[in-house]
Amino acid sequence: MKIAITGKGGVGKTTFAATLARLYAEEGRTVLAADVDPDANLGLALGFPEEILDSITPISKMRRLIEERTGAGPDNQMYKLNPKVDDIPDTYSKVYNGVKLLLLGTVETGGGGCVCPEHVMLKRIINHLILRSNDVVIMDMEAGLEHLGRGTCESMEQFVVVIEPGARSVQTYKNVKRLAEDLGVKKVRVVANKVRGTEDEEFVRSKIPAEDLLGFIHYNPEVIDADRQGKSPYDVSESAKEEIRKIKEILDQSN
Ligand SMILES: Nc1ncnc2c1ncn2[C@@H]1O[C@H](COP(=O)(O)OP(=O)(O)OP(=O)(O)O)[C@@H](O)[C@H]1O
Repeated sequence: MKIAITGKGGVGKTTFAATLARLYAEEGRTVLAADVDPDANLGLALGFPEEILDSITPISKMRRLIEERTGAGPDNQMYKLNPKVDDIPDTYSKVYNGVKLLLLGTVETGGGGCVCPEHVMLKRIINHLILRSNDVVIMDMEAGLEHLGRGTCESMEQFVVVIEPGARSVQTYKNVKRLAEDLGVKKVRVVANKVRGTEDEEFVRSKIPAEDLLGFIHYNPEVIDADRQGKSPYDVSESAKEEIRKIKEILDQSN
């Protein structure tokens, strides 16, 4: 299972990614959760203590490592496009609650044609993650579509777009689907979050093809409580966890 979780800002990507990762860990699977968001907070949502999180530097900011692996440096503009990265996920991740967290970060100056050493490193690490054949890899992407333009996660098996029940979120799903097809990623599916009732459910069903709809997570004050307490929704909200477990079952059936 290798999925990239994407969607508009604040829709619940991190909530979903973290809970899903914990559910796979509960089964004894090896789970690697990669945070590809400049405003990294997947660790908190996974339940990592702040002391551990404070000790982690995103790979995108590890200048010396990037220089060492790519050969790029202040005096050398030439660099390798295929740096060695196979040891990075295990060496630089931290484990808690059975989930390996890898903070990748992003390259802020990005843009469509970005081939800076940082971007080359990140893309190569992500491409490498697909080779971890028995592992579950869940990537929490930055909000928006820029990462699709950069092809950061084109090696993933599928994208899950988290949406809220609204026209703007549905538009994002359509855009992701189109860009994903260009990248060769065939499966783009939807989780509708913050759903308030049957009207919202009907709205989503009327806009998203049934085969693309993985399920619903209802609007849930316990999820907000978890965030306020700096805890994982997995540890705080049984009801959100159970809704996400159902979504996971559908993901597993169709994998
Ligand atoms: N089902 C839900 N019910 C109520 N609140 C929710 C639900 N899911 C997420 N939230 C809240 O919405 C806010 C944003 O959630 P989250 O951080 O998971 O979104 P995100 O898409 O990862 O955000 P960003 O784009 O900033 O990375 C958080 O305060 C979270 O607690």
